[in-house]
Order: sequence, then structure tokens, then C-alpha cells
Amino acid sequence: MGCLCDRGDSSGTLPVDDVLLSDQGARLVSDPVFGDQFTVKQSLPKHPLTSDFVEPLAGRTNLVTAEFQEWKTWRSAFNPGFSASHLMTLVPGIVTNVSIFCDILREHARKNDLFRLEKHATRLTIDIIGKVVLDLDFKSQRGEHELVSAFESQVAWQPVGAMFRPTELINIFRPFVQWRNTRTMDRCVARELDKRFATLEERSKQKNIIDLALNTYLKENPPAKTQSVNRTMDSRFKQAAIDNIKVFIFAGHDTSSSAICYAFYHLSRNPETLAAVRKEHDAVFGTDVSKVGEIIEQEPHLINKLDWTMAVIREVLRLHPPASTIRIGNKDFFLNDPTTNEQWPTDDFMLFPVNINYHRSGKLWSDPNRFRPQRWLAHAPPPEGANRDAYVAFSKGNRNCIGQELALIEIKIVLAMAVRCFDFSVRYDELDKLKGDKSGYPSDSSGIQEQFGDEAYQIQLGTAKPREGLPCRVKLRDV
Ligand code: HEM
Repeated sequence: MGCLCDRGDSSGTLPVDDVLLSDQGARLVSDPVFGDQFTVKQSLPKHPLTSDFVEPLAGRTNLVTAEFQEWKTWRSAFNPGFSASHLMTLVPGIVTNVSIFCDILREHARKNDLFRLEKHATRLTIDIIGKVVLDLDFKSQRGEHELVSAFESQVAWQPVGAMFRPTELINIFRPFVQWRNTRTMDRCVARELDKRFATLEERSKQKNIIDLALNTYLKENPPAKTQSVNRTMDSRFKQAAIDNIKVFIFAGHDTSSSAICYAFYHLSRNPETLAAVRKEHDAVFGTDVSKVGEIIEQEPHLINKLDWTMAVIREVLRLHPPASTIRIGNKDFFLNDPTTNEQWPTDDFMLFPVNINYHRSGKLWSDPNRFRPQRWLAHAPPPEGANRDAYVAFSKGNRNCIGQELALIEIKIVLAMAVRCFDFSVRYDELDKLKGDKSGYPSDSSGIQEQFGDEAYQIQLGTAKPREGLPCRVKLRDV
């Protein structure tokens, strides 16, 4: 491993460092001064490994991997689906799904059983995204839906990730299982596309992702006056629409579910923060916790008053960012050290702004490994406050996360409806009892059990998730 800069911080992290990944060099970037050069000032194309990762989940033509004009066309087609005013119309659907999530937690509390929170959080967020993207109720929190099951299986069979599954080692199965899952996912999405396409012109304009995709098609291919709306959709466009819908379903649930788990994890370990968040919820929604969902539905803008809750979410995503970006360098692009004016070539290098290094750098943050949400409160100026330049949870530049506001809204609603009802306790000490629960997690209590002092360190399962799916118990609070 060779280093490019010798301005490492106290933890020894270098702003730019080189490693060899299989047969290709990678420049690991740990400082926004360098990372912004290829994500913000100029946005270099995504590295081909992004497509390798995304393709089994969302095919070849999707917003995450698209470049140049194709990306521009799709990004502007989908932008209206994330306008502040449209997002507020999604709140009732989110509240309905969060109520079901809370009911499920209530059932666990009554049974006082041990369970993995990740499964419930993932089913919650996939149900929410099903409504946002397809205007469809998957109802997967209470039952099975073939599209959801295919997604879950596809994530579990990703080659990077759940290596603990013995079947993972026998690679000959993977292509078949992934091919079958893709066929199921494509069939389900195509069915919805056909239904919506047939009725598109009869319905008033809607901004869910499926209709925004179809409107793009109609704009590019206006029907002739004599043509019936039953005409068939161009097959290339249809596949691109299917892939984009799948990418929204994947990107829109897998990351948010990880953040929900980590929010409960940190709140359960930080009683003072938990008390501050509960106090804030009392002040904003009143003390009758049974009414919160109704109040949020009627006055959705109240969630903009949740400063502490928002600070918790930002801090959770600082310590445990579930996703990142990787770019590919080229012969005309050089990384520049502004203090020395030295230039480094990037041709054929993977350029990786390492989110964990940004977020846990002692040079960029005070007390970087500690959960301290108050650093995000408006009255906490730097150095106590947050270093917003060094915050890349949603990436930066024009390829930043299109769904970030939606994610923040849904996580805020989950916390607003749950934290005053339940006491969470994280139970890695009882992991052995979950052995053989068919979750796919190994229940491995041997070897290293923590990283940075956290038992719930991140593993890759799709995006990055808490180890072992966050085993926990919940108790009902007397409120
Ligand atoms: C806590 C939740 C979330 C986190 C931490 C997160 C993080 C990210 C990151 C780091 C990227 C950059 C990926 C790359 O460059 O390869 C990204 C892009 C993206 N995210 Fe999110 N995301 C979240 C929620 C969502 C949601 C709810 C949606 C959809 C409703 C979504 C849809 C997307 C899409 C489509 C892109 C690609 C955007 C583009 O390239 O134009 N994400 N997200």
C-alpha cells in the first residue's frame, strides 16, 4: 500500500491512499478537499463495479448506473416525484405502514420475545416504497408478496455480502437463482406497467415513479390522434422503465431500513438523548401517544419541527452510512493537492470517497467515534458542531441521493410514532438463542464482536446493515 499524501490525521488516516484491488488500483479518498474534485466540481462516471453490484437488482438501464444524457433524461423525469409538496402527500401512506410496524412491535413486547429488528424494518420500508413507486400495497409486513420475496432473495444471493450462507459457497446455484428472481421481479413490475399504461390518459396526472416513467414515454412518443391508448409500449423503453422502477424499490428501502435499525440501537444506548427526543415529541405532538399518527396525517409539516430527531438521524447516518459512491478516473483527470499543487493521475483508477473515513476522521470531527447528535443542532457551531462538507451519507454533487428527503421523512415518522411507546434493548448477549431461526444470519457469537465499540457493526447485505439483523427485545412503556 503506497500513500500519496502525508497529511494523515491523528488516527493515521491519509487524505488520499492507494490500494490494489484485484487487478486494479484504487485511490481511497478520506477528505472532501479531494473527494469533491470528482463528485462535486466535476462528476466522474460511476465505476463499472457499481453496475456489477446493481445489475442483479435493477438491470442495466437505471438511474444509479446511467451516465450522460440517459441519466439526465431519467433524473429530470423522476425529480417531480421528490418535490417537497409531493412528498407531503405521501405522509398518510407512510403513517399507515408505520402503524402496522408499531403493532408488530407491540406483539413482540407482549410476547417478550427475542427478534431481529432488521427484518421488520426492511418489510416496513419496502411497503412504503411500494406505495411511492408503484402506488401498490405490498402488505409484506403481514404476509408475503412475490416481488418482495424475489428482492429479498436477490439481496441474499448477492456475491458480496451474506458469505455466511453455506449455499453461497456453491456458486453454481447463484446464476440460476438470480435469473429466476429477475424474471419474477420483471414480470411483477411489467404487469403493473401494463395496467397503468392502459389507463394513463384516463387518470389525473400522478407523481409516483411508475407514472412519471410512463409520462416520459408519452412525451417522447405522443399517440397519434387516431391511435388507441391500448397500443403497445416500445420494448426498449419498457425494459428501461422496469429497471428504473426496480432501482427505486431497492435503493428506496434497503438504506432506510438500516438507518431505522441504527436509530433504535443508538437511542437504546444513550438514555439522555432518548429523553431529549421523547421530550421533543411531547412538545410537538402532545402527550397522548396514541394520536401521533393522526396528528401527523393532518399536519404533516409538524415533522419539520423535530430538531433533535433529525439530529439523531444525521448522526446515525454519519456513524453508519449504508451506501457510498465509486467513480472511475481517466487520463485527463488529475487529483490536485491544493496545499502543494501536486497532481496525481487517475487513469484507470477506482476513486473511492470512503464515507466511513470521512465521517470518523479526527481531523474533520470532534470526538468522531462517539454518538453525539447534539453536534447537528443549529446552536452547536464548529468545532463542536457538524462538518457538513465532510458529510457524504447521501453522496454529494449532481449524483447525490434523489430520495434523501423521503428517507428523512419516513425515518422521522417511525421515530415519532415508536420511541415513546417502546423501550428497546439490544441483545447481542442472547445471539445464540437465535441460531437456526432461518433468517440467513449466522448467529455467530465467536470471534470479534465489535468495531469502534459497537456490537452492531456494519456488514454488507445489499447495502450495509447492522450485524446479525440487530437482535433485540422491546417493552411497552407506560404512557
Ligand atoms: C437513509 C436512506 C438513504 C441513504 C443513506 C442513501 C444514500 C445514497 C447514496 C450514497 C447514493 C449515491 C450512490 C452512488 O453514487 O452510486 C444514493 C443514490 C441514489 N438513491 Fe439514495 N439513499 C437513501 C434513500 C433513498 C431513497 C428513499 C430512495 C428512493 C426513493 C433513494 C434512491 C436513490 C437513487 C435513485 C439514487 C441514484 C441517484 C442518481 O444517480 O441520480 N435513496 N443514495
